[in-house]
Amino acid sequence: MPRYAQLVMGPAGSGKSTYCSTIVQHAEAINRSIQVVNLDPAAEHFNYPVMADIRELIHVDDVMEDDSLRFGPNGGLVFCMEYFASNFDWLEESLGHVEDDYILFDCPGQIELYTHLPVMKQLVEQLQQWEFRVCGVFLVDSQFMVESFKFISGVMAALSAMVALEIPQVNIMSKMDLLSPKAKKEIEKYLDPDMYSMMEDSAVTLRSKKFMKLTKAICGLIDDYSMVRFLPFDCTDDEGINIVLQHIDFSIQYGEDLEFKEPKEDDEEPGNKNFDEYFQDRVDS
Ligand SMILES: Nc1nc2c(ncn2[C@@H]2O[C@H](COP(=O)(O)OP(=O)(O)OP(=O)(O)O)[C@@H](O)[C@H]2O)c(=O)[nH]1
Ligand SMILES: [Mg+2]
Repeated sequence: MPRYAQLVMGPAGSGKSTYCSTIVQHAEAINRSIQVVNLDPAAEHFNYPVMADIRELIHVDDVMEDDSLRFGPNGGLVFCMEYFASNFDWLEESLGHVEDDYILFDCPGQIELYTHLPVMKQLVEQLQQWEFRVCGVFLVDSQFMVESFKFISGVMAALSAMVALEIPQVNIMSKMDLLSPKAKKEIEKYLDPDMYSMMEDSAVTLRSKKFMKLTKAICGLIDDYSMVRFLPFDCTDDEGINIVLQHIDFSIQYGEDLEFKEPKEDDEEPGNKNFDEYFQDRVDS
């Protein structure tokens, strides 16, 4: 029997730990068991019970205080994650061998972990060897996505993780509850983006014409292959949380042995209808 994992990734402060605790609470309410592993060696606050905590293996303060290493916070984090990668037996022992387990891995916010460092890929391969089906969940703060050029950067960050990890990935726009109704309306176009028209927008904001060609090429590529979409995540909206969870479950075929239901959509592309429904709900209410 397979086991299931979500790698919860995203830039610093994007809401990864809050996402994990929201999902755990939601799971409890619907009688599902989902557990969390903290993989952030510098974590200070999170409010979920941990199944395992990397700080028991190594803490970033220990590395920074070590006179022979003398790392700063970012170098210290990289050191900790490399140490973790060479001690996966610690994780194996902490996880045990429970079939059908469903585990969220709350990852650190340093973006280099998802772009060029090998540790996350090594973790994915190790989890797959332990029969986990792994889904990447990439969070981007919705408040930083309301302008075209910021959005394009967010898309590129999500894309880096997709390219580096080669696993199914669900991209999430977090903290939707913080947006004003006007901003929510505005952000609708970014959830299911038309990159070509976005490129026209960014033409206005980009001062230099020098980068126009590059931006155009990137937007065109992303649009032509429908590579990146975002699901809205509002931690106060149970129905929305459920839809996000359904999409992730579907990507790792969670519960295929049970009677599995596809995400609500039947005849439309999964992404689009979800966005439409989300905003339709808000217009109705
Ligand atoms: N209102 C609201 N606040 C949120 C939400 N998600 C996160 N926050 C707040 O944003 C801040 C950062 O959230 P975290 O969940 O710690 O973010 P993180 O990605 O785990 O941060 P790092 O681990 O430091 O990279 C906290 O003050 C949270 O309370 C959300 O959905 N709604
Ligand atoms: Mg965190």
